[in-house]
Amino acid sequence: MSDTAIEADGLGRRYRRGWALRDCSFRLPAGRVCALVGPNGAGKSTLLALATGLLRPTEGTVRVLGTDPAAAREHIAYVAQEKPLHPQLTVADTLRMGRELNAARWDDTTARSIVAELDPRARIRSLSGGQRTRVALALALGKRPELMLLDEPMADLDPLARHQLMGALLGHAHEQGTTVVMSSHILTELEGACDYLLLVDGGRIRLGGETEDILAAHVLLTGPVGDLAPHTVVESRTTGRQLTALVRTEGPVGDAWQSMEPSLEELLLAHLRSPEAPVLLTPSAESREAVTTA
Ligand SMILES: Nc1ncnc2c1ncn2[C@@H]1O[C@H](COP(=O)(O)OP(=O)(O)OP(=O)(O)O)[C@@H](O)[C@H]1O
Repeated sequence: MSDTAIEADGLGRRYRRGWALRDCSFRLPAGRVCALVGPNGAGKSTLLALATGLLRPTEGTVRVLGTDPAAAREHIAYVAQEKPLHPQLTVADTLRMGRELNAARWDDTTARSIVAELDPRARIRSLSGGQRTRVALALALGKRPELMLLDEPMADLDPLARHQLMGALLGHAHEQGTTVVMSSHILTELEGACDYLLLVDGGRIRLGGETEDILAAHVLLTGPVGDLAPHTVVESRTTGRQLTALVRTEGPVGDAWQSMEPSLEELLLAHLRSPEAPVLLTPSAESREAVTTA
C-alpha cells in the first residue's frame, strides 16, 4: 500500500474558456481526512475529477495510491457534486448493484446502515436531494475504498443527517485507514473533522498540510499600528490606532502585541481575502517529484 494518497506535480487542466487548475504540486499522505476548500470556481471539482481519472490533465501529472488514477479506480470511491445514480432503480437495486460491482470487498452492513431510514423499494427518482446523498454515500462506503473523494457531500443534508453521516464517515475512515478528501464550503463543519487541509483559489494551491501545523504557523495579532517585520502579513486591518493582523510568524512576537491562535475559519477567510499572501505547504504536503526535480 502506498504511503501517498494523491501526488500532483505541475498539474493543470484547461477548458475552452481558460485554466480551471494550474501549476498544482502537492502531496496528500495516506490515511488523512483532508478538507478541500476554496471559493466557487476555484478548481476543487476539477482537482477531484482529475484524481479519479475521469478528467485528463492538460499538463503535469497526478498519481493516486502510487499509480495512475485509472489504474487505482477500483480502490477509489468518488461522490460527485450531482450524485449521479440510476433514477429508475430502487434503493435496494442500487445497493445490490454496488455489491455486484464490488463483490470482493463489499461492506453490506455499513451500506445498509447509511440508508436504513429509506424505503428500500423507493425509486431513486422519487428521493429528495438529501436522500440521494445517503444512497451515494452508502455506495461509496460499501466499496471499502482506500481513497474517498467527496465533492460537497453534505451540502443538501439537514443538520441532523449531516451530523450522523459525518460521524459514520469519520468512524469508517478511522477504522479502515481510508484517506478522505472532502470539499465543502461549511468551514465550521470541517474544523473538528479534518486533520489535513488543501486550500485552492484561482486554480492554484494556496495552503496545504496538517491543519494543526498550518494553524500553528499563524497568529492573530492585536496591538498598536506599527511595523510587523520580520513576520509575513497575510491580512491586516487598522481601526484608529489599533492594528489587527493575521501573520505567519518568523520568530518571537514582541510584548506590544496580544496574540491568539486563529480559528480555521479566520485563517481561511484571511487567505481568501488576500490572494497575494505567499503559498504555504508543510513538508508532508510537498510533492516529492517537485522536490527531487527542483
Ligand atoms: N466542463 C467544463 N467546461 C468548461 N469550464 C469548466 C468546466 N468545469 C469547470 N469549468 C470551469 O473551471 C473552473 C473551476 O471549476 P470547478 O467546478 O473545478 O470549481 P469548484 O471549486 O469546484 O467550484 P464550486 O465550489 O462552485 O463547486 C470554473 O471557472 C468553471 O467555470
